[in-house]
Amino acid sequence: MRLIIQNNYQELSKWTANYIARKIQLANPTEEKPFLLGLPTGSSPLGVYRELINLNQEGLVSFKHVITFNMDEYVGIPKDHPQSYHTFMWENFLSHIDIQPENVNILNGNPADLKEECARYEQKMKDLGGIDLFLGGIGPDGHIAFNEPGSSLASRTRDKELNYDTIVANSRFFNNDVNQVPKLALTVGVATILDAKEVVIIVNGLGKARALKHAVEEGVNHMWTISALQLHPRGMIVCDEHATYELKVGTYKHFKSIEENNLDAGNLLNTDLIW
Ligand SMILES: N[C@@H]1[C@@H](O)[C@H](O)[C@@H](COP(=O)(O)O)O[C@@H]1O
Repeated sequence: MRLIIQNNYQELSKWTANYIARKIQLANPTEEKPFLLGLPTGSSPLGVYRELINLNQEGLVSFKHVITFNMDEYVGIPKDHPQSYHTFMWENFLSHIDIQPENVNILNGNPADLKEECARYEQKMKDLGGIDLFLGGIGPDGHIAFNEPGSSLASRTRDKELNYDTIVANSRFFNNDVNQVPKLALTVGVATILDAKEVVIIVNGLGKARALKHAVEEGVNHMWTISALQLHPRGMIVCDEHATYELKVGTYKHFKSIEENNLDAGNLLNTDLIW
């Protein structure tokens, strides 16, 4: 696992956006061979989305042959609800880039059959050749997508009951009223994420410090589903200084020193960034 420690949220966002843009450039996607990008919602990726929008508008990266798959969606709120992940993605990212709308995939939170919708989604990723890079965030309890503590590390796209912690954390988007937060979501599974050729996870802020410790220093455990990243051959976490608060000094220094030459957030052409 790589752990890239950036000074602050702005640099973390810039580094991650540059990394993704560089991967897309290097893949040189075409209509026949598109680049498949997995995407998250939440506040953590907002900075990355802003930076990617800038890079796209400056002509440094194109999303014309990028196909996106979002991680999750709430069940039971309309697609155009202000807090649906559909709305979030179009408002914060997709409407501002040159992506072709038919290349956007987001789980339908109101299907006739939940299981069928999940199976269709999982199959479509496979049929298109698999996700090249899955970008993600984590919850304070270390959940990835909506794979709450205790989720099977072999899980696939499915419906998932949200736990109380997540409902409380997400109530900030629903007038701070836990009763308005949907209790069920559709989410890619841990194994779906691990199937991607590469996984990049953003972890920022003091509130995620415990989760980062479990992800990096503790064993693989279904109670901290992010820890499954340890099983991936190309798993990377990009964090800010605040999130490192619970790491051992030795862990911090180890990753800082091995990534020393790769921390220059400003240089999109720095191929050392690339795995
Ligand atoms: N399903 C999403 C996750 O994909 C996201 O990582 C998490 C953290 O959100 P934030 O980045 O706002 O802390 O929120 C939700 O639970």
